[in-house]
Amino acid sequence: MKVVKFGGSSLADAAHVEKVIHIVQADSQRKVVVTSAPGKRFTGDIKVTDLLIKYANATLNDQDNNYADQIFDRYQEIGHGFNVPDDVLTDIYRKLKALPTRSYPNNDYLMAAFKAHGERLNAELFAACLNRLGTKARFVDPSEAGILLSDDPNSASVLEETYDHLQHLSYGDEKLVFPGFFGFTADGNIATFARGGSDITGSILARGLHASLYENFTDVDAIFAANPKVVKNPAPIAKMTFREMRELSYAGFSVFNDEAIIPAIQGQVPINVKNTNNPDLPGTLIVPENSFKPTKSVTGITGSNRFAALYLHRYLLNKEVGFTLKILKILYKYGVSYEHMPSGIDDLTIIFDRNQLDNETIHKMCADIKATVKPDTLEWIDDYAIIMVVGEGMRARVGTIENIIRPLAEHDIAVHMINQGASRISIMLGTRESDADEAVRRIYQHFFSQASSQSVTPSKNAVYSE
Ligand SMILES: Nc1ncnc2c1ncn2[C@@H]1O[C@H](COP(=O)(O)OP(=O)(O)O)[C@@H](O)[C@H]1O
Ligand SMILES: N[C@@H](CC(=O)OP(=O)(O)O)C(=O)O
Repeated sequence: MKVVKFGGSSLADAAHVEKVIHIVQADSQRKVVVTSAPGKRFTGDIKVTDLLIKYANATLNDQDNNYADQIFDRYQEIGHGFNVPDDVLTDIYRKLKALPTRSYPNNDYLMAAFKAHGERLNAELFAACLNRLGTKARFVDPSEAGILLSDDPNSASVLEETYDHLQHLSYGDEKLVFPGFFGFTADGNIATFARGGSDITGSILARGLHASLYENFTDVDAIFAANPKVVKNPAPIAKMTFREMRELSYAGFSVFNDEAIIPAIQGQVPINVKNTNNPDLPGTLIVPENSFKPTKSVTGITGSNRFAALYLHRYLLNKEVGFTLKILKILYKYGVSYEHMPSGIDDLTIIFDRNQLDNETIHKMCADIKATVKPDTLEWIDDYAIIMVVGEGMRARVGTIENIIRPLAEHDIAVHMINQGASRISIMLGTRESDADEAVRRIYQHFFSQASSQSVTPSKNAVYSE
């Protein structure tokens, strides 16, 4: 059995939905379908999820608005394309209009419930479209399936009990259509994953239902070795490992949500990323490490601007017991997590996800750190990007770092930090934001051009052997 997820770009309008229906019908193994909310139809269009966020904010601010009608238009266009029964569309309209009248524990839960309806209504509609085209299908609400989430309304995590609940889900000859992106807390409130979280639902179902494959359909032919918006015609990746994907999606490969890989890893379910508009292409297969033999050192290169760094300098830092503990206690006090902490004998850099910090928190946190640990230098660096170069093949080769740094030095791109993880499959660099795209292009060119240095000879001195 396969779980198959379609992103918003694949369900943006009736023409796309028709392609999706053909894909679902083409393989009887495709039993469980996960839908996102309708996405952008063209550059500059607004995703239904973003319209729902506006609708929620207008509701919270008591503003008159016509968002329910705008959102309904999106579903209506799809529904009319398949002549779905009138009562299906009437029900969608009624549910959209009712959102502001329902009660929620607080504003965050209100926001989550509004957002979740993008996928919920789309799954209901998609099941109706499938039935209209002669394929028996049933909408399954996450509450029926027992998708239980933590009490973080807009960035929830799945609870382990979910997997026990999924054991009891029965399916016969009908397709099951699940809405992605949300589940329920133990108190019965709707909570969503972070943005892009429909991929997570697909992965949870793939693990919980013991799927043989998790197919993730999107709008590109494959996962490419670099973001196609940064590098022109990047090479497609035919096969990669779970952990390569996790590292790359964490730092910018937005084609697959970085948390979504985890349930698939836990269930050891391979993932196939494919194009809805070109379904016969093989796409990219993401597999466990033990079924992968690297043929080159670098699989992918990515950059992300969503970071900021705190640089601290004080002599003899290495001798002071508890220095880091004092800083971590301050981060804990402000409810802030950190991403990385590279250090030297007298220096420490703490790298944060900038999205979780507002200016006031940064100001207070830095003042607290200054007063507590009395550094010689404390510098908040907002202009900070992380470049990640990832490849299972790096472990067995020496010289990769030189090949990453040289093209940057040749093009005058300054590197502020270098960090290699213990797994030795990724190298992380810190640069200025304005240098990030160029750094990705230069490194890409070096490893993927015709005269590439991918063929660095495997080394006797490599820590692990291939
Ligand atoms: N390395 C990469 N390979 C392929 N696509 C990428 C990569 N990095 C970023 N992307 C972007 O991810 C997009 C697909 O993800 P997303 O828009 O979330 O799709 P969906 O709506 O199907 O969930 C692509 O259109 C592409 O612009
Ligand atoms: N619709 C949600 C969840 C999601 O995963 O969407 P998509 O599959 O279109 O990235 C969002 O926009 O964040």
